[in-house]
Order: sequence, then structure tokens, then C-alpha cells
Amino acid sequence: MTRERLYLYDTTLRDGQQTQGVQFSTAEKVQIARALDELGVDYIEGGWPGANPTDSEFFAETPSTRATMTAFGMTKRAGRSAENDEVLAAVTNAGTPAVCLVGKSHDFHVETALGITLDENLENIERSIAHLVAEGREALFDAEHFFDGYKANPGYALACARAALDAGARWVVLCDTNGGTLPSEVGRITAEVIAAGIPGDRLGIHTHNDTENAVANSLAAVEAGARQIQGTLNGLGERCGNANLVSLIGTLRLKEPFASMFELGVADDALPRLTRLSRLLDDILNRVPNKHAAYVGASAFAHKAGLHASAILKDPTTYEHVDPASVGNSRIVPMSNQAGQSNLRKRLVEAGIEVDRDDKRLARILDDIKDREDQGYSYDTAQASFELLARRALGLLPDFFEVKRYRVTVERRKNKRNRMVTLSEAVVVVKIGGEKMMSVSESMDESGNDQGPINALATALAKDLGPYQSYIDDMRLVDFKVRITAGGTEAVTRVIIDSEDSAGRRWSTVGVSPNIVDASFEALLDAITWKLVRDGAPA
Ligand SMILES: CC(=O)SCCNC(=O)CCNC(=O)[C@H](O)C(C)(C)COP(=O)(O)OP(=O)(O)OC[C@H]1O[C@@H](n2cnc3c(N)ncnc32)[C@H](O)[C@@H]1OP(=O)(O)O
Ligand SMILES: CC(=O)C(=O)O
Repeated sequence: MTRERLYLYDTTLRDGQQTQGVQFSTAEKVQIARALDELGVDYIEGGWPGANPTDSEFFAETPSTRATMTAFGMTKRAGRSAENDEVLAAVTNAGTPAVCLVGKSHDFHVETALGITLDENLENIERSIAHLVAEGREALFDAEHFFDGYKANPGYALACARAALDAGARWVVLCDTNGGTLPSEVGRITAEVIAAGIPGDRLGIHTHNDTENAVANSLAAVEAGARQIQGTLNGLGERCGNANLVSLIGTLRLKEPFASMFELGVADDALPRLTRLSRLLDDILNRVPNKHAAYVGASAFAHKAGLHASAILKDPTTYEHVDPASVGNSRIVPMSNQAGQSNLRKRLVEAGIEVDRDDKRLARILDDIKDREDQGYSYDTAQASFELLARRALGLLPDFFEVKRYRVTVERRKNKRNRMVTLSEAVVVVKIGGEKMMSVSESMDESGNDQGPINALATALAKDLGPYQSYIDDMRLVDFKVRITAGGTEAVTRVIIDSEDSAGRRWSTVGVSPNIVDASFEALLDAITWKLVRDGAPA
């Protein structure tokens, strides 16, 4: 069976930039465009030239891409020609091979938002698209509010789509601009548009996630016959976001009927880049990746429950809808109070520890984990602390050093310029091989600002560990999360610390105490100990 071509149109750099709190720099836009191009999307909408300096700068130095670089703008305004509309001119002057213009297709918006007649709007659409075609550009028309418009006045919404098509638009894109349309309606309306004479291979779909249905709506339109999907990486976009192209690509490549029906620009060997691409965007945005994101989240293939882990060990397809490696993700079998011995043995093997199936210590470790989780610990994220707990129980944890005492002080005082400042200071005393060593540290960044007591404690602990210092010099604390949680009957503080080293390893440790300093110290100590174990430091 020959597969039909389905086109992917990425609008991360335009609609994605309409996300509250997102503002890409030009360099970041270039980086994202290159990554999208490597993935194999067909169109990259780079932004709106002339709307802001970043977008104008991006189009002044557009990276050369295999994907069709597209500039976005709006149809000309009434009362002037397309040639004389300066907003449209700024868009066409970007010189991109394709241009996508948004225009109204809902009579209410024409009369209320634009304040012009329905005929004037049709003329604006027709003249603007004809102008692009005359300039030799591939023209796309984003029919704004199409679904709401179609429900209110189907004849007018269709007339707008036809005006664009007749003027030479390659694509008419049906937009669910307010994101309130449900999949059954999107499917029905798309089918009716096709039945009214607009061919499916000229129709695109652009959805928003206001009812958490943007991906489902895109798939419904494709099932009804549309052949272009617009979306963004990780579902960025105005308000609740756009259709998530990352999830859509996973589904279109791996799920039936889509996988057999359609050919995409995303090749087989590009699919495993999906997870990395999703994380790249989070890195650029300085966001913590969504662990629960479909296909690419760190928990997308995490098997926490004992029954699941037991079956996964026999055959991963028992609890996985696709192979995690197919999208560049990996399987995790976390330890927690939901775990059984199967999870435990799997985790131990991953840590390089072989234990017989009938080793009595396995049950003790499991009980210990369940007890400690009851006290407030959480081992499904803090895998490094879990490994240390297991090693201790199995007699596989060397005594590297002993902490004799530590102290943290926080002082608020006037500095030499008579300004009130805060100063955190920590003292840590450890005993290594019979020798006591004391480290003192203040917590200040390069500008002299206090970084807080936990930072002071971490710096003091890692300042002088004698023979172990060279093992921990490349360690960095990269994330610190504090949660008040229930420990037995009392509220306690749980601290989770993420650490990283120059080898690119990242590991999480946990500490629990009614006192945040003690909880933090416990997690810090585990972080250092895990590094010493993994790097084979001598006891
Ligand atoms: C559904 C979407 O997401 S479409 C994309 C929306 N994206 C953006 O708006 C981000 C970029 N936009 C901008 O930077 C600015 O809005 C600009 C530079 C484009 C225009 O700025 P301004 O000239 O100051 O206009 P402003 O933003 O206040 O209002 C938009 C104007 O365009 C008109 N307009 C809106 N849509 C259209 C359209 N499809 N065709 C023609 N005119 C339109 C409006 O009626 C309004 O004109 P008015 O002030 O005479 O009533
Ligand atoms: C064009 C667009 O972004 C919308 O209608 O949502």
C-alpha cells in the first residue's frame, strides 16, 4: 500500500513564542530551527518579520534549512492594496520561500474585531494571497477561528477558505484558535469542508490545547482527510499551548492506522532524537522537563508498581505501548513502597549488584524501603540513595569517612557600607582514617550575595575531604527540592538533591528530618558517598 504524504508544520518559533513567559533570543531561534530541520519537519514558521526586533533579526540571518522556512503575518488591512500594506510588506520582505497569513473566517470577528464588512474581509484574503503568489511564494492561509466560525455561519467560513484557495494558496489551515472545539466536531467539520469541495491535500489543522484535546483534534482532522498538521515542540503556545508535535510525531510514526497510512518527513533514524529534542527546548527555556510527557518524559516508561516490574522483567511489552528506545527514551524501574522484589533486583543489577533470587536480604531491603517511605523518604526519584541503602544492607558500602559534627549559622548584620546583609556560614568536621578535618565555608556568589545556609553547608562538606577530594572536585549541585511531607504522624521536611559530574552523570539523593538543615545534610552526604562508590574510591 502506498503511503500518503502528511506534512508537519512547526510553529514553535511563532505561536510557541506567544507562550506567556517565553521569549527566544535570535540565537536560540536559530538553534531550535536547526534541531527541527534535523528531525525532519516540513515547514518551520520562524516568526513574524517586522513585529519585533528578534523576529526581524532571525529573518535577516535565517539559517538555511531543508524544511521550508516560512514567515508569518496577517492579511492586508481594508482600504489599502496588498502592495501598499506596510505590515504585509515587512513579512514578504523577509524573502522566505513560503508565507503564512492569518485572516478572519468567523463573521463575528470580521465585524467586531476588524470592524469591516464581510465582503471587505473576503477581498483582503483574496488580494493578500494573490500578492504572495504573484511574488512567487508558497502561500498558506491560517483561517482563524474557523471551527467557531463554521458553527456560526458555515457558508461564510467556507467562502473565506475558498477565497484563499482560489487565489492560489497551497494550504488552507483550519484553526481552532480558542481551543474549545472537541475531537468529534473537528472530525465532522473537516469532513464537511472536504465534502464542500476543498481537497484534503490542501487542508491543514492548527489546534490549541484549552480542553487538553489539541493532539486528539489534530488526529481527528487527519482521519477526516486533512494532510498538514501545525504544532509546537512540547506543546508551547498561546494560553494552554498548541498541539504538541513531539507527541504527534510519536503517534504518527508508531501507531496505527497512521503509521501505515502516512509518510512523514521524519525518517526512521530521526525518531530516536525526539526525547533529546524535547529536552533541548526545556534546556533553552530553563524549564524542568515534564516527567510525565507522553513518549519523552522521564516517567513515560517508569514502572513503579511491583506487578508491573515483575512482568516487565519477563517481557517489556507487558506494560509498554512502544519500545522506549524508538523515541530515544529509556525504561526505569524505580524503587518505592509500590515495589516488589522484581523492581529491587532490576535496580540492583543496574547498579552492578548481583543478588540471588532467594537471598533473604532482598526482603529486608524491601521492608526497609517501605518503612523509610513511611517516614517521608521517597526512593522512586532518589535512585542514588536507594543504591546506598541497598549496598549498606548487603555489606557493600565502604566507610569512607565519618561526620563528627556540623554547624550552620545565619547572621543578619550591617556591612562596611552600613547596608544590612545576610551571611551564612557552615563548619563541618569529618574523621578520615583516624584524622579529624575541619572545613569552614561562607556562602557567597561572585557578587558577594549570600547563597543561604544549605549552600554554605554543601561548600564546607565538599571543601576538604582529604584523600577523597579529587573524586568530588567535579561534582555540582544542580537542583534542590524541598517538600513538607508526612513522616509517620509528624510533618517532616524531605529534601531531594540532584548532582552532576563532568562525566555528564546526574544522580538524585534524599534526606528527611523535621529540620531542613539535617535533611539537606543527609542528602548531600549521600550524593558524595554515591560518587565515591561509583568512582571506586578506596575505603
Ligand atoms: C491567532 C494568532 O495567534 S494570530 C498571531 C498573533 N500574533 C501576534 O499578535 C504577535 C505579533 N503581533 C504584533 O507584534 C502586533 O500585533 C503587530 C505588530 C502585528 C501589529 O501591531 P499594531 O499595529 O500595534 O496593532 P495591534 O496589535 O494593536 O492590533 C492589531 C490590528 O490588526 C488588525 N488585524 C487583526 N487581524 C487582522 C487580519 N487578519 N487582517 C488584517 N488586519 C488584522 C486589528 O483589527 C488591529 O487593527 P486596529 O488597531 O486598526 O483595530
Ligand atoms: C493562527 C493561529 O495561531 C490561530 O488561529 O490560533
